[in-house]
Amino acid sequence: MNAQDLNKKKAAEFATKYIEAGMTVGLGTGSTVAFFLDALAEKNIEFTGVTTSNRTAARGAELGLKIVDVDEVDHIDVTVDGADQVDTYLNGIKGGGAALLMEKIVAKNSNKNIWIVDESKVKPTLGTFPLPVEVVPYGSGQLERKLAAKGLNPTFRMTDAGEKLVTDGGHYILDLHLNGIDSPELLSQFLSNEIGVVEHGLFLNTADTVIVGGDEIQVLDRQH
Ligand SMILES: O=C(CO)[C@H](O)[C@H](O)COP(=O)(O)O
Repeated sequence: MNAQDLNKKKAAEFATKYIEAGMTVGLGTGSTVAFFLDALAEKNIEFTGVTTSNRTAARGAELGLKIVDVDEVDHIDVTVDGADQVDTYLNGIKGGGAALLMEKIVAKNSNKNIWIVDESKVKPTLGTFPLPVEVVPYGSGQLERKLAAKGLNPTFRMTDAGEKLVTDGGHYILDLHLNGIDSPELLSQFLSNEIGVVEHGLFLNTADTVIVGGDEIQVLDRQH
C-alpha cells in the first residue's frame, strides 16, 4: 500500500471511534470511505448506514452492513465521508468520485459531519483540485460554453470508454480547472444560480470535524 493510501486508512480507522451501536450513519463514497466501511465491519456493531452512491451501497451489502436510502431514516446522527481538498476553514471540494449530489444531500441532513482525508489534501486555499459541477445533460453543451466564457475552464468528465460519465442521478459532470478559488462563497452562489446546474462540489460550512491521516492523526474541529 502506498503512503497516501496508508494515511487514508489511518484516518478511516480512527473515525470508527465516533460510531456507536444503534446510530444512523451516513456513509460517503470513495477509496477512503472504502477503508472506513472495512473498519466498521470489523468493529462489528449494529448500526444503520445511509448510502451516498450505488458503489457504497454495493460495498456495504458485500460486507453485510445494513444499508438504506436517505428517505428511509428520520435522522442521521453522523456522516463520515472523504474529500478531495480541505482548507483551513474546513471548507472542501468533493465529487472526485462523482457522488457529490447524494453526498451533499446526506451531509445537509446529518447532525454531524466528519471528513477523513490524508494529509496531502489539506491546503491553505481551495481550487487546485478540479471543481466538479453536476449538470443536467440537456443543454450541458451550452452551459459548458458559458462557463468557458467566464474563464472557468470546464471539461466534461469522461469514462475510460471515452463516453461522458453519467452520475448515479443520471447527470453529467463538468470539472472546472481553476487556479485557486478567491471566494468560494461567491463561486458557490454563481454556480447554484446557473440553470442546468444540479449541484457543485464546494462543500462550505459542512464538515464539523476533519480527521487527517499522516505520521500522526490530526483532528481538526470547526470553530462554531
Ligand atoms: O467526494 C468524493 C466522491 O464524490 C470523495 O469523498 C472524494 O473524491 C475523495 O475520494 P478518495 O477517498 O477516493 O480520495
